Amino acid sequence: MNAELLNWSGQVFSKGHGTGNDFVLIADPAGEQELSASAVVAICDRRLGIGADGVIRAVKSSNLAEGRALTETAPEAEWFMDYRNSDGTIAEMCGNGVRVFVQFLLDEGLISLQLGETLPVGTRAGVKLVERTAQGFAVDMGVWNFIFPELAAARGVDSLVTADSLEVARPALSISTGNAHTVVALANRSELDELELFKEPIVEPAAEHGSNVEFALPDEPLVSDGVATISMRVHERGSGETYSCGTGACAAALATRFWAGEGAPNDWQVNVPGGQLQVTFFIGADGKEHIRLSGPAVIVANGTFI
Ligand SMILES: N[C@@H](CCC[C@H](N)C(=O)O)C(=O)O
Repeated sequence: MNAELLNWSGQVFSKGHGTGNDFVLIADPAGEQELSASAVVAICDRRLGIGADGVIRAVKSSNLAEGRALTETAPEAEWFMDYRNSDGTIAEMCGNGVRVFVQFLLDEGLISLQLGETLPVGTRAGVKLVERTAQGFAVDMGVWNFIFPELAAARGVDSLVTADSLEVARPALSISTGNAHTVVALANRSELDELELFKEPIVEPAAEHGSNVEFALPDEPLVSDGVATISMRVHERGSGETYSCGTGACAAALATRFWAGEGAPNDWQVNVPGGQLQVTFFIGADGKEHIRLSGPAVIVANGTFI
C-alpha cells in the first residue's frame, strides 16, 4: 500500500465521470483534509490507486482561502470545487468536473436542487451557475478570451503544435475558457483516429502556465439543422489524454466557429471519445458573450480508503 494512501484510511469517496472524464470525489465541508500533490498522484494511479483523471474536493467556500475571496462578491456560492489534475497540479476549472461535483453534492445529501434550478459553484475561475436538466447539467461557463488576442486578430492562429503522429507542426489558436486551451484543426478522420497522444504535444509559443491541447475535426458538412458538429480528442495539461474535456470542448467549438467565419451557428455538438457535449454561445445579463456547456454526470461507485 502506498504510504500516501494510508493517510487517507477511513476517508469515504465517490468515483464519477462526465463523458468518460473521471474523478475521485471527496466531501470535506470544513476544509480539514490535506490534499497534497503526492496524495492526488497516488489516488489517481490507475494500477496502484483508485484511478482517475483528477481529484475533486467539495469544500464550503467559507473554509478555503480561495473560496472566501470569492464569497466577498458572490456569497451565494456556498460550495467550492477544489479541482486537482492527476499529476497533483491545481487547475482553475473543469467543465466535466463541475457537473459531476453537483451530482455528488446531491447524492451526498449536501444540497437539494430540483430540475430547472441552478446552483452557484465557486471555482478558481469564478462562480459558475450549474442548472439541473433532464439530461444532466447545463453550466454557464462565463465569458471567454483569446490568450494571444493580437495574433488571433492578425492571423487567425497564434501558435504551432507538434504532436507525435502529425508529420508537420500545425497552426493553432489559444483560448481561455477559465483555463488555457490550444486548439488544432485536423484535416480528416484518420488524422484524428491515429493521433498519438501519449506524449505531451509541444505548443510554441506556449501560454504562461501551459495549456490543454484539443485536436478538432469539423463534420462534413459542419452545420446540419442549425447545429455545428465537431469531433475532438484532447491532451490535458496535468492529466494526459482523457476521454473528454468540458472546457476544451468549449474552446474547440469557439476556435472552429472563429475559423468558420460569419454565419457560423451558436449551437454546437462536440463528440469526444467518452460521449457528446453540447456547447451554446449566448449573450449574458452582463451584455457579454457567455458559454453554456451541457452534458451528463454519472456517479459510478462509493467507497472507503482502507
Ligand atoms: N477535464 C477538465 C479540465 C481539467 C483541468 C485541465 N487539465 C487544466 O489543467 O486546465 C474539463 O472537463 O474541463
